[in-house]
Order: sequence, then C-alpha cells, then structure tokens
Amino acid sequence: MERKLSSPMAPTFMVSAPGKAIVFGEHAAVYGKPAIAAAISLRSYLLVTTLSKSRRTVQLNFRDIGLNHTWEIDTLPWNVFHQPSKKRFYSSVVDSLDSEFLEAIMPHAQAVSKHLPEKQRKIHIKSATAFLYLFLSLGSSKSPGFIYTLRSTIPIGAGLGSSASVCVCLSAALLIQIRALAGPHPDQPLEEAEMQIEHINRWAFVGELCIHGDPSGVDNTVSAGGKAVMFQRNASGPPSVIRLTKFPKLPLLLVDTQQPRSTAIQVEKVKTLKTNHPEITEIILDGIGKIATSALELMPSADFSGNSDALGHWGTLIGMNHGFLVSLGVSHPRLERIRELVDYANIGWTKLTGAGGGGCAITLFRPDIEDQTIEELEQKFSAEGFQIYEIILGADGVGVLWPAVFRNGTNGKAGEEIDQKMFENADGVEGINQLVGVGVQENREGWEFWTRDVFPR
Ligand SMILES: Nc1ncnc2c1ncn2[C@@H]1O[C@H](COP(=O)(O)OP(=O)(O)O)[C@@H](O)[C@H]1O
Ligand SMILES: C[C@@](O)(CCOP(=O)(O)O)CC(=O)O
Ligand SMILES: [Mg+2]
Repeated sequence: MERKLSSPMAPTFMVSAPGKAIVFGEHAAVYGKPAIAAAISLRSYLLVTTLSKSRRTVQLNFRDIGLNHTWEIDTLPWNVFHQPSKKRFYSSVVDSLDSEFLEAIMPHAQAVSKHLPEKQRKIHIKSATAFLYLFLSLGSSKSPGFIYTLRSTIPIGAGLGSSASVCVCLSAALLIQIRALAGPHPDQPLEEAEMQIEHINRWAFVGELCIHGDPSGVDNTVSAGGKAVMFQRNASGPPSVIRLTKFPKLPLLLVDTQQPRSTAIQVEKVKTLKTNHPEITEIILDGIGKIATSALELMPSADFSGNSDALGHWGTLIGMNHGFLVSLGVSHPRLERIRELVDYANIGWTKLTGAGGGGCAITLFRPDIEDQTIEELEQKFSAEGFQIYEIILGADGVGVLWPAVFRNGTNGKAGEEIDQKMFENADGVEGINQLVGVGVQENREGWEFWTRDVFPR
C-alpha cells in the first residue's frame, strides 16, 4: 500500500513510537555485549500537517521542550546533502554521521534557540540537528511545506528512551512522506512488516547518533519493533536482534528520581573509565553481558506468577547488574535512595534503567508481596519527591494513524481531523493520553502497527 504523502493535498497524519526500559545490559550494550529491553506503554506522538503549495517552510513544533522554529525550505543546505559523491550517505545503510553534513546543518540547528540558557539550548540543538539531518537526508528541496508537531508522554532524559522514540517518529514520518514504506496493514506478510520496521529503525539510529554520539542502537531497535528484544551490537554490520515473543509479565515498579541527566554524558563517563582502567572496566562490562545472557537462559514461560524460583533468579541478576553499574560510576544518590527503601522493606530487587546518573530505576517485586506493603512504599517515594510510573512492558512498536482523525466518540469529535492546536495544547500526559494515547482503548481505533501482538496481556 503506497501512500502519496508528498502531495500538497496530503491529509494530516500521525505516527507514534514507544519508550523502553532496559531490563539488563545498559552501557555494556555500547561495547557489543548483549542487552534485554522492552517497549513500554509511554509513547511519543508526531502530527504531520502539510501546508498549501505556496508556503514553502518547515516548522518544528516540539512543545515538550519549548522548541518552535520555522525554516525556509530553500535556504537549507540541500546541495551539500544531495551531492552525487555523498549518495551512499542517504541511499544505503548509514551507521555514522558525515562531518560535512553536520557542519552544513549546524548554523540552521543553532538558529533555533539563540537566547536560551546553555542547558536548554543544548536540548533544542540536539533535537533540531536530528530532525534536520533526517529531513535533508530523506527529503527533497522540492518538498512542500510541513509542520511537525510532537508531544510525548515519556519523561525526557530519564532513561526511558525518549530520544529514540522521537527519532523513530521522525524517521517513520519522513519515510512515509517519501513513499518509502508499505503498510502497515493487518494482512501484511510478517517478513515485509519486519523489513519496514528495519528501514525505520536504521534512520532512527541516525537521529540517535545526532543526539548521543555513540548509541548502541538498542533503544531505537526496541522502540521501532516494540515488544521486547535481546540486542547485541556487532563490530561491523547490523546488530543481532532476537525478538522475545515470550517476555514474562513482570511485577515491576518504575520510579523516576526526577534527577535530570544526559545519556551522552553518562556514556562518556564509562568511556573515560575504560580508557583509564581498561582491564577492570572490560571485566565489568563483560559481567553485565553475562548477566543478560544468563537472564535470557533463565527466562521462563510468559508468566512469572507461581514461579518464584525464576523470579528470584531474575531478581538476583537485577541486583548484580545494578552493582556493576554502580562500579561503572553511573548511579546517583537518588537512585541509591530508591534501592535503599526497597532493600529495607526487603520486598524486591532494584536497578537503574537507561544511562543512569539520575533518571529511573526499576524494582522487581518478590512473589506474594501484599498490596498494602507496596502502597506504603509508594507513599514513601511520593513523600521524598520521586515519581512513580505505571507501565506495561511489551508495548506495540511504531504505528500510524492515517488520516489523523478522531475515530471515536470519547472526545466528542468522531470523524474530525486532529486539530494541531488542540494536540499542541493537550494538558500534560493525561491530556495527551486522553486525546490520542493509543493505550486508551477507544483511541486505538484507526491506528495500524507493523508489529503484531505476540504477548499475553
Ligand atoms: N518530547 C521531546 N521533544 C523534543 N525532543 C525530545 C523529546 N524527548 C527527547 N528529546 C530529545 O532527546 C534528548 C534526551 O535524550 P537522552 O539524553 O538520550 O535521554 P532519554 O533517556 O530520555 O532518551 C533531549 O535532549 C532532546 O534532544
Ligand atoms: C546507556 C545506554 O545503554 C542506554 C541509554 O538509554 P537512555 O538514553 O538513557 O534511555 C546507551 C546505549 O545503549 O545507547
Ligand atoms: Mg536516549
């Protein structure tokens, strides 16, 4: 099914991609060790509006970070991106950034936030760079004007793969616009769907390269394909990915320290440690990889309930994995406080998830913990300023709503186009979920996913 979205009359459409939780193996994944990660029910949503033929501008409206910038399409450095000698950079698999491209983009990316404080400015520039790199690689100077409006329910910079989910949305939207994707549709052969996911994933990785320098690729892989994966980066060629179709239902709690940090800085920390203490660091990274392999071997049936041995084994591995991450220097006192509270109550095993240095921790509960005990713990977390997220693991990967109209009566607007302003101004996570959240059953109507439901819910 080909879509003619580059036509000026193309209707508004929306794409969405999930965040992720790394259950085992962060950081070591960067160095080619295996990792296990699952897509979560928090997601990003990107609305693409085509402008009339006479308006040849591209507007990036990233409301969550306060970025709203418009470029004239004709002023962008198309000549640099589309020179014949650079063809391989946009026609084949791209696994590194081109310095000439980056240089050409930089003044345009830097134009987005001239007068902001340094920290916020960096965030804006990273997102704008990822967008421009993909837009110029995949798009054309003849392109009509567009508005890209993004909202996300994933906390930014908290280890839940917000960057990857944004990059998957951008990649999917742009590939749809150049008619490079077939589907998704329910009777699409699995192999074809997998190829489409991989196409989206590869360009999302390029976006991640713009945001964090040296990503392993695990985040974009699990965001694009959804569900859960065992992921291993290879020294050359594409990574090895096993889709985990029997990922267990975990009694899991996700707690956010609310301590912001940047993945790029945490990854850099480990790199410095590896330079200064190569042998010891390699042993730790290898140990983390062995934990992920062991977890995969011990992964029981789809359900942990009534299988306390398996749960206990995974719990022990979670504790060991966290210990190794502490040794790498990527924990934080707030993360240790979460672990301390869980350990005192003796009700489970905790590890940081994602790049650490702040961000989120996951706790796997022991079997048969009373609901009241969990409630008491949650109250302590709230009192100390931690944020608890209710998530489901194994969510759908990238999906498309085409055209972007309300399909149901919950918003009282069935059949109406999803209004850009309404989406832009949706009030926080609740507002976004209510309006378009695919986790809300009524809102799922009309969404199509390349991934299939393989997990028991
Ligand atoms: N909702 C969003 N809107 C715009 N940019 C975003 C959004 N979420 C993430 N980003 C980009 O991703 C970066 C955060 O990525 P990263 O440090 O890898 O943390 P995370 O663990 O959330 O992926 C931000 O600096 C920003 O550039
Ligand atoms: C630390 C790392 O393993 C995961 C980073 O995840 P996040 O950006 O913190 O969500 C880096 C990577 O694998 O690219
Ligand atoms: Mg990230």
